[in-house]
Amino acid sequence: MLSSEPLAILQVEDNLGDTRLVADYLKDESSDLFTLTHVCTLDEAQNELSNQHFDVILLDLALLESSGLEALEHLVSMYPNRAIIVLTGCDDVSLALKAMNKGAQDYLVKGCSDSDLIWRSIRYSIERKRTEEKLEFLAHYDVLTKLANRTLFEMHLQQALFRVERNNQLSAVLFLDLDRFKVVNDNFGHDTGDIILSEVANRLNQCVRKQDSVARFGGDEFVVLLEGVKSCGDVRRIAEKICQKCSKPIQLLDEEVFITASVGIAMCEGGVFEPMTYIKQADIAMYQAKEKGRNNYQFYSEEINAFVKVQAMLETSLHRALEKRELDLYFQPQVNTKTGEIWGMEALLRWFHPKVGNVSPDIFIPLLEDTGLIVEVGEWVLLQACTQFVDWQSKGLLPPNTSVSVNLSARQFVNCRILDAVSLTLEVTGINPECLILEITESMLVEDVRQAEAILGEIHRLGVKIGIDDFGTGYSSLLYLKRFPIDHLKVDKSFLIDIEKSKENAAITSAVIQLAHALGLMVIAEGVETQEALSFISDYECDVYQGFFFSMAISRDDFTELLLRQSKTMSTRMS
Ligand SMILES: Nc1nc2c(ncn2[C@@H]2O[C@@H]3COP(=O)(O)O[C@H]4[C@@H](O)[C@H](n5cnc6c(=O)[nH]c(N)nc65)O[C@@H]4COP(=O)(O)O[C@H]3[C@H]2O)c(=O)[nH]1
Repeated sequence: MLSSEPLAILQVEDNLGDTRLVADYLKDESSDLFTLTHVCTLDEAQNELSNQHFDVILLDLALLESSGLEALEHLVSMYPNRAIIVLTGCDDVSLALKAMNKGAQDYLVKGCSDSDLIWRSIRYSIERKRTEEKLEFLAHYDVLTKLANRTLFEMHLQQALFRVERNNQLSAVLFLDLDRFKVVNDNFGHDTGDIILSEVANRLNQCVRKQDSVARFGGDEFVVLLEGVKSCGDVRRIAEKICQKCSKPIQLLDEEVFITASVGIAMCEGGVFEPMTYIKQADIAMYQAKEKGRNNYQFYSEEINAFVKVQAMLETSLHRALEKRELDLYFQPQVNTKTGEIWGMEALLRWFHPKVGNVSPDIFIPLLEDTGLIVEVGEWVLLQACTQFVDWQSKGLLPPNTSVSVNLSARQFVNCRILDAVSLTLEVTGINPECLILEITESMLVEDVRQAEAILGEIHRLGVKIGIDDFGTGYSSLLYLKRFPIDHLKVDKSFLIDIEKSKENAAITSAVIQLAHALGLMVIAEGVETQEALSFISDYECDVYQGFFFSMAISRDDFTELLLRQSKTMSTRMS
């Protein structure tokens, strides 16, 4: 739709007779519908165009001072947003086609035109130009943030790579992904998500210079091109600024949202002209920044590349690991500190990769979580651990009141499916619910307090016990200990290792034991590696311990052996 403002028309014509003719045609419309400015030369036209806005240019192709199509090309390149109608005395179809190809919106022959025809042409040309502009915008820009999109960014980067080579200068590509954006988007709704993305776009623009490019690749992924940087130090400073700016709270109507960003950086040093190479490198480095705890930046390097390749390879094999029977459970004994007898066991997942060998849970558990496979695998762990426990119990190998602990992942804790899994496991295995301890971490309680309260309440009603793992490393909130139905606290192993040398570790461990006892909770010390550590926790009457001092996590067969040895010792003592 055309606006109600008078149309500003620029007529470029050096023949006075034709000028008057066109003015007469136009005058047939009410004079407050348009303003007409006339110039005779291309230079004068440029002068007017740089001083004032025009909706449409009526261009004579037979200007004395320049060749017609060149004049047209020149105006199109200088003023790409203006509609141009060629008005000429030459009725030549091939010339008309050439003019349209070079960017004119219409081609009119003076002798064959009249008022209606010219006005219709003007209106259509302006409308066509606007549609062209909209399409051009959609093709190259992100509608929400008005930033460049991937296509335009790649074009900018391509040009920049040529400049890097020609001018022997440095450029950098920064790939930025917002941390936990999905959680915020799901919790606050998509409108809030859009506000956050727009705000991040503003902040990114504030961190870079005008000649740099900022683009949104979709979702919560942004990419920045820094041109003509002097050193990695320059890029580091900008990356720091970006992380800092992004982590400032975003004000919504009645609350604040906190979001952070992980940034990967690829330095463009010349010799490579393929934009995707650097975008991929920056993307890989961004994943490394996530691995390193988010809210930070990482430069791409060959080592990072190798690491990410291994991760990707492991992730692919992990999808088949369960069905290929590469996953197994090991059990670590938990010992009564007073009596030295086995009090329980923790089930710990192991992955024996056919090529790589034993993969550490610290590597594959996060991969299981990222891929969502942890839900299925976690349910398998629960069933396996309880089945094994009942098997040992039915063979009379377990002392009375022994329990089995199973780790729950945050991903298993976000919906009620875990309740069905626990109920089904109790039913299928027949395990006494009181013998089962589900270990969760403090962070799982704070993500969604109400949900955690509901799920834990239900689990507790089934008779199953709840333990808090790694206590002391997270929020260590007394409020949560009171609010949730918790039975056990596990002191994190980082406090027990070297406890005899570290006053701080000793203070924290003794405080946690006393605190748990004051709240009527049982305490398990994890990571007891030495006699000194065992003596320390015994002095503070810690109920149970586990650690390499007694035994590492061992296979089912080895655990059976251990139980057999223990029951022999017990019967010798009794007799
Ligand atoms: N240095 C030292 N370490 C000791 C000592 N005693 C025990 N540990 C180790 O400490 C970890 C205890 O498990 P966690 O804190 O739940 O930490 C676990 C847990 O968060 C996760 N994980 C393992 N199995 C499962 C599972 O089935 N499900 C879920 N969701 N997570 C699991 O992987 C983590 C690491 O498991 P692991 O490598 O088996 O490592 C185990 C165990 O081998 C000691 O004296 N010294």
